[in-house]
Amino acid sequence: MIEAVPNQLFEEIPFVENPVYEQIIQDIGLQKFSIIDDFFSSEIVSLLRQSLQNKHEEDRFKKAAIGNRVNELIIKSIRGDHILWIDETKTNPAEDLFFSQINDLVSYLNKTCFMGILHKEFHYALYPKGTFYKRHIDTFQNDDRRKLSFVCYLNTEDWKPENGGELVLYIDDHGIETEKVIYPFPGRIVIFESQIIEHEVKPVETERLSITGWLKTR
Ligand SMILES: O=C(O)CCC(=O)C(=O)O
Ligand SMILES: [Fe+2]
Repeated sequence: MIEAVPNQLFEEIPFVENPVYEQIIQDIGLQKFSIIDDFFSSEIVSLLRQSLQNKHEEDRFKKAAIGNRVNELIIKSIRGDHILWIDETKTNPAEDLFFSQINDLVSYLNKTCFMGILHKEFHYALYPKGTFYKRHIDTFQNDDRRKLSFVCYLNTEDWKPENGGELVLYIDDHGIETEKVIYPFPGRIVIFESQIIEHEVKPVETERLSITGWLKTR
């Protein structure tokens, strides 16, 4: 007797629509940026903050550079943050949680929008009191692989607007420039089109913690 082959064997795993990812896709389509609060839970934010602080105490951070080799004084007048690149092959448990959410988002974007994101790079960033990052764009000359910029804030729950360090996006609204001011509240993420959106980090009054990264093609 021939047994019936169960039908569901050949059925595809159903696509589950994710409302947060859909919001990101819609925002980027309409305005080239998206702000999502509580993208990361407070538990994950706290683990990532501890991870950042441990590595910073181990003195593993470097003063950020701009482009290639630029005079130290010029660098200081443009950006004052300290950074540490995250190696995805040598992650700790906090970073595993981070990357599992990032990879899930990336595969959703690739599936639903054919974004073609093949690479990503992320670094921790710490802005000491008094530092800033002057208005800039995230793509280097002759290198347009950065498609989406991604920032996730790791500050403590008591972060207040008076602590400074706002991210300001400069938005072109039919030839008129408007400023979108974004406070670095913990768990909040900001995603924007790397090649289009000029932005800056205003001077910080209280040490400001984050992870910044780029989703790249090729
Ligand atoms: O931390 C932020 O809000 C933005 C940082 C930034 O613009 C950069 O690292 O390129
Ligand atoms: Fe930037």
